[in-house]
Amino acid sequence: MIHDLLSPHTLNTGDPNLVPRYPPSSQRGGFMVGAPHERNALCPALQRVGGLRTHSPAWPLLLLDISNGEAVKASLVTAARAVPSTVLPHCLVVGEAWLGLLLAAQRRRSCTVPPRLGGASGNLKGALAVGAWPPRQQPAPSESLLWCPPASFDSAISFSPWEIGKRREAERAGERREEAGGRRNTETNTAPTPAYMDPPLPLWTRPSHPTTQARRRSSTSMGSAPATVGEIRRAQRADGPAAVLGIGTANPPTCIAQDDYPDYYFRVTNGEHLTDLKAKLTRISPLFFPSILSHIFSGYNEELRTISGKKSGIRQRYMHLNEELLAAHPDFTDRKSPSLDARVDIASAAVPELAASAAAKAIADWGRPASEITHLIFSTYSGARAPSGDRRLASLLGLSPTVSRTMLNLHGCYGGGRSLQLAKELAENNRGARVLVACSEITLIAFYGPEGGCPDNILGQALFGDGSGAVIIGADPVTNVERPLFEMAFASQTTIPGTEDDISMEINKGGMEYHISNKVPRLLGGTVERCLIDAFDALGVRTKWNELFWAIHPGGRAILDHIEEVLGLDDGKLAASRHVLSEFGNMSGTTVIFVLDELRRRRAVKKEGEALPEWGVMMAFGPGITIETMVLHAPDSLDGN
Ligand SMILES: CC(C)(COP(=O)(O)OP(=O)(O)OC[C@H]1O[C@@H](n2cnc3c(N)ncnc32)[C@H](O)[C@@H]1OP(=O)(O)O)[C@@H](O)C(=O)NCCC(=O)NCCSC(=O)/C=C/c1ccc(O)cc1
Repeated sequence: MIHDLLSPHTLNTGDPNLVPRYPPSSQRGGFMVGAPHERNALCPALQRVGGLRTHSPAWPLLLLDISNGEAVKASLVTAARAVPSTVLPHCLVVGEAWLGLLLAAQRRRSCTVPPRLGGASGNLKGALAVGAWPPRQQPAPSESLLWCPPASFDSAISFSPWEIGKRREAERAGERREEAGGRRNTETNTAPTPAYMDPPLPLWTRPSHPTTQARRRSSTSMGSAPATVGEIRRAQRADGPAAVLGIGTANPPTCIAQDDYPDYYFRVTNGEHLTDLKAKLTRISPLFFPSILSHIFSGYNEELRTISGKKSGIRQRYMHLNEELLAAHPDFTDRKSPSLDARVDIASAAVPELAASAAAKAIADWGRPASEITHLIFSTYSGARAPSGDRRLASLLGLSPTVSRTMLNLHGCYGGGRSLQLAKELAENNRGARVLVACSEITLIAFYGPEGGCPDNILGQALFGDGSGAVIIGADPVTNVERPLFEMAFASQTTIPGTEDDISMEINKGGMEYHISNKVPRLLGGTVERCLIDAFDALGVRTKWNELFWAIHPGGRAILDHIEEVLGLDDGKLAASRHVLSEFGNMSGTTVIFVLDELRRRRAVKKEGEALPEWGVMMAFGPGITIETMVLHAPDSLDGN
């Protein structure tokens, strides 16, 4: 198509893919950029155009890109900053993504592309164009932008720029002849718009939302009839399912081996004299001890029970609160000391910073610039202040000021699952949306010294660690730029009745207190299969549990054991969850993101001839007791990469 449009009047831009051309008449001409193979190629070309425009003010501008629009958009946005706004005085826009560029170029404002415009049109992927040509009269800036809906794209690009201009003239002439009728633009009282274009709107009422685009598409196809709600709805939605497009994780630098933790904890909290509690923590902590020995020694004294303690499944954990920080805040060891302010002060800075490290990795894994993130969901149990960590994270990452932020607080261990479900909804209901999910948890807010009558604290000291996980979620991935790791096929939330008090968290003046009943593994074990049956029934997919891949939140070793047992899972099915538990402990809502990351790593190193499960399940649990279930589908792209 692009070659049909070439003319002998070409300019050497230094790139064979960037072919400008000038029509015979300098009164009606254009400049064309086609199919760049390198995303940065457009920028210097546009700058050249800027220079040309200065030397030949009569020449208009046409930019046409029929390569993958998403891939070059960032370059165009960058280029728009460099090109004088006079270069793009009169424009035809085909496709939706360029609107932000043009608005920016024309208004000489920051070139952030509005989020709704961030994606290529569903039926027009890889075909976007921007053009300009001189109208007979110089229109007011508000009249200079015409938006051509994707449906008209084919007709728009089947003509060279001056042919389009001729068409316009012919239509104007026809209109004059007919005197009445025609499609005169009453809004701007300038040239009428050809049938293959929508009439222009004032610049400040440009369609910036899929709903607006649906209205405009509809008015093109049905004359002046308004769009139906159904059409508007369809235009807002993505075509495909949401998918994980990038994952990143991060931990604080201090790492403590699980075997050393009881000594460390009782020393730094001056609790060495509490030998019973230390023995209990030592019983729970070991990475591995065959549970059969635990039964053999169960009738013996404290010491024997201690060495026979069952495995926690944890080898090491990372913590933000190190010895140095604790020395500066000795009151953190006392549950009754009013230390909430100091804890929140530290967490307000540390939690978003840790999230930013994870998010930077997720964004790099995703492969597009942070400025193209449209939504942010931030989950933590440490947030107790507004503006909250989501705002700080957005600023650390340099996200667009138009990014739509949501803060989830105190969802505990199901925060990751909840965030991912919300991200799925956002991505599937907002065409082109790219959602950054970040979960960041540091145990500092809930750290205390040992105290009699607080078994929950000893359990927490044995299990919990600090970490951040970030995921980019989006639908309709851009070919050759975005790679779907896991498609999100179905999501649900289940609350186990009568379990309000079995997992709870509460912010007090001394920090966060929590209670975790020892019934939790059994309660979960008794409910997960029902959630899974419901999920797969809803999808109409019949499967055996052992045919799936699994990303279960490793809340504790006993939870994984119970789930493995009730589902009859083979050894190794929960390997990703067990690995994350071993290397990081239970990082609350963040943990399930680490499991997804581990799962994709394991799938990527599959052995020759090994068949990997196509379908899988992610599950997370927390206060409520709440169970988040998500059915995942792994596209081929993940295998062997
Ligand atoms: C690894 C455990 C802890 C130990 O298992 P085990 O080695 O097979 O041994 P036992 O089950 O016999 O328990 C050993 C000891 O731990 C004690 N224990 C056994 N569960 C308990 C229990 N929930 N309470 C307080 N003692 C117990 C148990 O009573 C026993 O004490 P003792 O008889 O004195 O030796 C295992 O029970 C286990 O994985 N439990 C699941 C833990 C769990 O429910 N996790 C999910 C919820 S996590 C969550 O919601 C997060 C909230 C959170 C909150 C704050 C944060 O900072 C971060 C996160």
